[in-house]
Amino acid sequence: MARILSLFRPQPFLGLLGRRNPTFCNMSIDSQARETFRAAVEAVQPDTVVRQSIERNGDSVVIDGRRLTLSHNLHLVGFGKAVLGMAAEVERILGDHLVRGVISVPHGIQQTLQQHGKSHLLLEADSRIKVMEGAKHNLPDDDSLKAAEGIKQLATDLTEKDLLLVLISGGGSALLPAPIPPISLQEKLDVTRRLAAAGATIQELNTVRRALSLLKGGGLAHHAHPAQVVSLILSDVIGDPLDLIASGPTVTCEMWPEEVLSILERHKLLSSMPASVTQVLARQSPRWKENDKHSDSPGEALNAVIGSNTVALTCAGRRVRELGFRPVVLSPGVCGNVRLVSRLYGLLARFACSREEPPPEIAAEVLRLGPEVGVESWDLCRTMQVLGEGRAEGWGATCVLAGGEPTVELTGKGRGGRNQELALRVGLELRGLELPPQGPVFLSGGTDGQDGPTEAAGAVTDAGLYDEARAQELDIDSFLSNNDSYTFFSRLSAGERLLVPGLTCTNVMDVHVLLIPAIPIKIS
Ligand SMILES: Nc1ncnc2c1ncn2[C@@H]1O[C@H](COP(=O)(O)OP(=O)(O)OP(=O)(O)O)[C@@H](O)[C@H]1O
Ligand SMILES: O=C(O)[C@H](O)CO
Repeated sequence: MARILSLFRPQPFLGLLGRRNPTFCNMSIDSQARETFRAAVEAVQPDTVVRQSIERNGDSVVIDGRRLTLSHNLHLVGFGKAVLGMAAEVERILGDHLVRGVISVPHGIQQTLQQHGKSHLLLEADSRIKVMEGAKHNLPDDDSLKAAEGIKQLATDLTEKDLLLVLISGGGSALLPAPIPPISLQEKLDVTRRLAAAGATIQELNTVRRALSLLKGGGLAHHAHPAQVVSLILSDVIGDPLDLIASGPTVTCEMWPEEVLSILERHKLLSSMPASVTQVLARQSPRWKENDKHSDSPGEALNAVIGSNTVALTCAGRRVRELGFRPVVLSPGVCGNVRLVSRLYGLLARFACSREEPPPEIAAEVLRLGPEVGVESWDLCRTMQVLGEGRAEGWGATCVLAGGEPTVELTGKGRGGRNQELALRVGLELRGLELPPQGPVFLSGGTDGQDGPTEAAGAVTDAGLYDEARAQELDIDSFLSNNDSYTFFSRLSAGERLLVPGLTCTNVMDVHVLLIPAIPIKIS
């Protein structure tokens, strides 16, 4: 530990030389945090990620390094919250080779996009792609069941001459329900709901969904065999695991009924499973062996992640550098309880802002806490090294960027979301850390533009939050204990700390931005 800590020992102050001015663009530091978030979201727009991943050259196309030949043999399916915009872009680039397509997208999305002036993410009136809306409130329903049936049929009809392009984004699991008979849609929905209510992780949830579905866990690729299958994936899961994003419909994976049973057991649901579920789990053969055309083929696919939290953070880093900050990406995989996550950001801010050498206890606590919230020791060391240089070597302003999906323990009945609650808690952690002209600023925002059941995506806070709330007679502790962060931020200073980007049409989880201004120099 002593060796690790010595890495962060500040060097002698270098004075003003080499310092950058983070306010050169006349933006407040709060606006700079918002601009950084905007750049993160912009980088993962559905049309942008598709455009960047498809290289068309005459009648051939290169995707993820693989060259494919087009001869009016292109078919398209898709499912997920960002898929409409992805499909619109594919049709613009490859439409002349497109035979037909079916996509399953959230209920009401076309009208919403129209109302928000996002018609570039809509299909043309004469599109060859059929749009099917469903899964109200992100839950599988009869409409998404019909869409899944249409997608399965399209895949099943393909031959070895065809190329199937599959567009996948978050929310895809609910938009592609195909329960294995005799499981009914209602039974599958109940299992999913009960698991989610019991606090199952997305890994657990989608492992169970895969085992009960005809199309998840490689089932779609199997149905499309012998056609070539290429999937373009916008990831909303930490670490971008192909088999879990939308439950991996084009990723063949081994199914272990024991694993599924142990998940159900862990959440005390095994004894109340319907007979149909236990019957399906008891079968020895692969799920799709019965009643279908290619009973022994698993189906191969090229799976390419074309947008992710990492992409968003990288582009945010570019933008923040233009704004005069030195960026450092902490991690795209921050998870765990928001209390611990807020403590970590508070410690990093203290570490960066300390005018003298920070006490070694800070780095020690950072290294202890980080792994508990999904951040590797190496990333913590690297980040502290950059922050140490910012403080001691005259680099000036620094920006810590991170992303992921922390969790909130819901104990109250208020309105809020994990981003607003995190920002509120970080605001408390930053108390007392004011630096002229303005102290560190923290922003947390959901890239889908929606944080829990609220109109906001997140919030922006700083060291002045506590005093500001007190002056307006708002008791932060009671808002926190009631999970009422949205009400708090709406009432505080007429809601000016809320982050409200509106509909963003994408989702790569959350983005965290910690802006540390240049530390006033010590004249020795
Ligand atoms: N009052 C609240 N305060 C804090 N967090 C809340 C509150 N109500 C719900 N949440 C959290 O909000 C999350 C659900 O919100 P949201 O719909 O933004 O989730 P999501 O995981 O981003 O979904 P998706 O990936 O499908 O968009 C859950 O993690 C839940 O714990
Ligand atoms: O659809 C899903 O399964 C989740 O959004 C994770 O990708």
